[in-house]
Amino acid sequence: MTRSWWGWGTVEEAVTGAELEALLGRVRMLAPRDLTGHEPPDVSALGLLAPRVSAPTALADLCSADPADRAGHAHGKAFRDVVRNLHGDLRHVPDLVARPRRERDLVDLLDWCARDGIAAIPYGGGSSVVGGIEPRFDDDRAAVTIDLGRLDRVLEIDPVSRAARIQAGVFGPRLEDQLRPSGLTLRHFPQSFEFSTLGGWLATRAGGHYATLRTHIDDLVESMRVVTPSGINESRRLPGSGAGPSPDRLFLGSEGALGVITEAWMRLQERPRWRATASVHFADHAAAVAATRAVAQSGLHPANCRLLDSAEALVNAGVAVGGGVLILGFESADHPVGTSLDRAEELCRDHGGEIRAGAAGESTGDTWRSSFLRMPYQRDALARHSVIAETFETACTWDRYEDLHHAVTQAARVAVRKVTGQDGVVTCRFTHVYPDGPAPYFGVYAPGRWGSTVAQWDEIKAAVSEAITGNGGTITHHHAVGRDHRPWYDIQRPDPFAAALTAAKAALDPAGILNPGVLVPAP
Ligand SMILES: Cc1cc2nc3c(=O)[nH]c(=O)nc-3n(C[C@H](O)[C@H](O)[C@H](O)COP(=O)(O)OP(=O)(O)OC[C@H]3O[C@@H](n4cnc5c(N)ncnc54)[C@H](O)[C@@H]3O)c2cc1C
Repeated sequence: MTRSWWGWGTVEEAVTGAELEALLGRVRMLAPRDLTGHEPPDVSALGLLAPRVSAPTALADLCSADPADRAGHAHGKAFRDVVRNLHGDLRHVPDLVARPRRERDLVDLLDWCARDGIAAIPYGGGSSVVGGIEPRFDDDRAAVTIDLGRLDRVLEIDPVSRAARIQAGVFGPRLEDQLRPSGLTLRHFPQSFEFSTLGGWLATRAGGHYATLRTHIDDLVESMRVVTPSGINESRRLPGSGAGPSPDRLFLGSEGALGVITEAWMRLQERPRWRATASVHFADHAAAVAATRAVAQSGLHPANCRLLDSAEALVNAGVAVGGGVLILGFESADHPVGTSLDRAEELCRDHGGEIRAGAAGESTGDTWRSSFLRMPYQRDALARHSVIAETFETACTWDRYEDLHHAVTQAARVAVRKVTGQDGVVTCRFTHVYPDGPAPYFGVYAPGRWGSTVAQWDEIKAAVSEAITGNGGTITHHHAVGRDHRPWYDIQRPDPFAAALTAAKAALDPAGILNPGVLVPAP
């Protein structure tokens, strides 16, 4: 398999043939426009500027100046990244890509960067969708991207406490492969699982597949080891601790701006043996939301509790339903879960839900699940045909959900019409639900204009970001802040906390080399 330099995943998995025809057929029905396909440029013909720095001799064999390597590490994997790659628009490319083999190499690389004023960008899988790994700064300093892919081993397993010491550069599948012989699993499955790393999950506070309880990677961390320019910070392995503010909390979500995570002790569990799933169809969206809230507040804690609105159900699961579909799933390694599902179904029936258990019910969930894994590939195919296809996400309390949903949907629709002159499709699903509120995740599909889709998307994104933060939502529930969410993060974040974070940055990274411009202004 060959990793795509410009888009998601592997070249071999790209959307072609009948799948592409079917996809474009659906878009044509939505709004006819020019759907000419555009080929990605040849990476060797991009004409990148030569690196502005060269590594000291002692570090030279860790560093690559290969143009394809540099281009492949320039952008994350958001729609705007993919489109810019398709246009060969690579203005901010790392000068070098460094691959430390051990922690000592990393310390030496950071020392060199601090000495020479070079930006150091920690890099896991590069699946950031918020400009988190792009060397885009206010000044024109040189940048070295530090790819942690060689630190990819499970170093130790403690079967008694059920935890493992794991290196940060390991990708999801290789991590699970190494745990499998022990019968244990981390069970953290973001949609990007295949092409993202443990370090990236920790640094962005990623959201996994659990819809309730352990939604974020935070809940699975026992302790972390972080290399900072001011020294190594390692927290103690503890099941819980009330000893002051948590050191791990400082580095969870630090997005490579405070230090480089090299290892973490992660909490594991046995693989589930009992599962029960169902799909519930609703004629009315408000009733579907009320049922989802009832389940979220019931204490049943389903592993899956994903409400698809009618547009999402139609676009991504092929189901025509008036109010939405709730996909429910329970799992346990210890006990049967049928009674939990029975009770959740009862709550849904109380709100007018119609249970589609068994073959029919499972097929809605199954269709949606396989579509879920194809979505990023299909997004790239649409991008090549000038279709705007992107997502954004948030969380809010239940009392504000209706207003937020209305405001955000309206803002997206108005912005789409303004920038494309046509109507698009706006979909919504809940990725996670809490007793006090949901995490709504929106999709926008609209016919764009080749050469303008990034500018068109940026205008839509600005409009929806205003609507989100203006209606009680967070600028991100699990996609992190990066460079693209900074304007709204700065508004959302309390001023004293911003001052404390800036002070922490100055203490840990006095030369201001780590991922400048992410989370706090570059010094
Ligand atoms: C198709 C698709 C689906 C996605 N699905 C999900 C999802 O379901 N849930 C979710 O939460 N996110 C999702 N994302 C976003 C992205 O996958 C996450 O943010 C992920 O956690 C990033 O991991 P990574 O290894 O790719 O990190 P990168 O993209 O390489 O880096 C992300 C940030 O973390 C920093 N960083 C990386 N490694 C380290 C380290 N070892 N130490 C310090 N800082 C580091 C980087 O500097 C950067 O700021 C998705 C993205 C795409 C493109």
